[in-house]
Amino acid sequence: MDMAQQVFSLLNNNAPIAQSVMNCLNGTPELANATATMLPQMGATTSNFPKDLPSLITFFFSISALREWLKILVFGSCLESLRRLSLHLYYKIYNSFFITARFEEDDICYDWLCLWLSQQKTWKQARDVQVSNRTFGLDSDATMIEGEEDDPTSIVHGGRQLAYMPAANTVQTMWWKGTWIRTIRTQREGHYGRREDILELCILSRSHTVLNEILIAAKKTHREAQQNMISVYVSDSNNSWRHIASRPKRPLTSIILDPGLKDLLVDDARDFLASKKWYATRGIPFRRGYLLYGAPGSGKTSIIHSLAGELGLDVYVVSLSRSGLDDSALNELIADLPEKCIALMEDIDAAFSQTLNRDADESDDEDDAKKDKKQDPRHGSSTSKITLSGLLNALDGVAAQEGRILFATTNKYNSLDPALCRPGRMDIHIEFKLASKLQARDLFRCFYVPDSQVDVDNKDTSDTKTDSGYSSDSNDEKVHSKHTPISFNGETHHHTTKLSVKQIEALADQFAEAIPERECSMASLQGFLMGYKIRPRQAVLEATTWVEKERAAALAKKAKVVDVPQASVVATSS
Ligand SMILES: Nc1ncnc2c1ncn2[C@@H]1O[C@H](COP(=O)(O)OP(=O)(O)OP(=O)(O)O)[C@@H](O)[C@H]1O
Repeated sequence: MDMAQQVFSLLNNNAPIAQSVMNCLNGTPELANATATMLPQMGATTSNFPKDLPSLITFFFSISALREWLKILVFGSCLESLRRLSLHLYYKIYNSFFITARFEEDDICYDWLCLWLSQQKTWKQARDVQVSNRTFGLDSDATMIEGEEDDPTSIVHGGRQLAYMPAANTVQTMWWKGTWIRTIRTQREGHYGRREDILELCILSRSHTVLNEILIAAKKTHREAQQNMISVYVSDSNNSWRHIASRPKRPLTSIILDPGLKDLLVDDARDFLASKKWYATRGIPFRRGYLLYGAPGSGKTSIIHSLAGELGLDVYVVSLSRSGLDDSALNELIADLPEKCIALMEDIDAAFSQTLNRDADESDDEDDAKKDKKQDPRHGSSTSKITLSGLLNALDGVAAQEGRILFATTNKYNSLDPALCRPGRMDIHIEFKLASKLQARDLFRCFYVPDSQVDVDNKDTSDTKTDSGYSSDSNDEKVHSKHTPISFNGETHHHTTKLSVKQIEALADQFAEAIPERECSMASLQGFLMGYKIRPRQAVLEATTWVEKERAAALAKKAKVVDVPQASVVATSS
């Protein structure tokens, strides 16, 4: 009744409102009809039905059903408000006591955390698990399950390691350094319908200290697990960097270049990384670019990866011909590089030209350059949406990352625009030539000298008494009587004594004699030696024949290249 009185007094004090409500009621025939039907049900008649608004309201409030209905309405509203208030309070309290951190699968931090969690007891003892052979970007035994490494047969141990993690949408709780932590792994639909994981860490702590400690511990665990690896990142379709692989570091000694070249690269890159202040004082952008050009298979890519391992830098591969990559996306990617890293642009010439043929002879370089000039790379081409001006802008525009080392490789040096090659963008240009006799000799030595002795840069390691890693071929006179001969393809092969380092070096000299200066690529020499992996003597014997075959193949290829335009002329004229 209180409420009725309030409404009554409100209408009494506001005559215009009361009048308009009454007019409204009187002027609505549907309402009048409905009222006439309802009145008997409500215990009223048309004669005793109130005629003015205040008595109408009093009348309505006197109906008991309506009163109950209103009570329910008020009660329901109170309940809902209470629910919302308690939820709000819950989240307020939750957020002030818990810190929640989310990790998405396409981010490297997810790998760090998964590896760290996989080493925690609770994670290992989860009762509802998902078994997989994911290695969280690692190529090590870091994620191996207990007992896997003990397999004596190496049948289980070989191949990808097994790993398990708690099943999706299950909650794991754990204590870490006296802090209660809850982990939840959820899944969402990612690109191309692929399911992507999201890991959520709820830490019962008011400060970020524990989270920071966990992140540092996770990062450390991951980095320790890949101490002998380099991380390789590529750009994904979202134009963000994605960790795709961890590769074992390649020792610099395994790359054989012309004398002084390796030292030049390593020393220059080291000096650059240590000169941040020097650059800042002189107002010079803290960036360094290296352009490696020359024959295919001469070690350009190999030295970059090896250098990355030597300097402890990750490699970010910028694939300029990736579909969907345009100038603004490239700019975004370059700006998103970490402060110290190697950005690698392979075959930089190919980004602007479709007509460049990697098989073409080096002598065709000039012609290619002319063709490319006609194409005007500043306006882009059909292979890529990148324009030269877009690339130049990305390399040294305002958004370009400081501290990065850029390596670009090309087989078509002359086809590059001078603007791209100028100092500041490409500070050092290094030519990689076909193999010299010296390189051929060192490659042979590197192949057959035992691992512990491999140091092609330091010849003093040669120990006449030490065995080489591999035995020579079955024609060797010194046959090891202890071992049973092997029969294969109707022939009997004997185990032979291993060669001493001195013998290997003598063979290396003979091998270098057989290899012509600057005619074969290091990659092809490596391919040839691979065929004689445990037969150094045989490799030396076959080298001359192999060189002749290579020459003949190169000539045939050249003749084919020359023939192709003639054939196409005939085809079009007919
Ligand atoms: N100088 C070298 N020393 C040792 N190995 C080499 C050398 N050059 C090439 N190789 C071997 O040849 C293979 C190809 O080398 P790499 O990819 O580095 O050549 P590249 O110059 O980058 O070739 P491309 O121009 O075709 O990309 C590698 O397996 C590498 O081990």
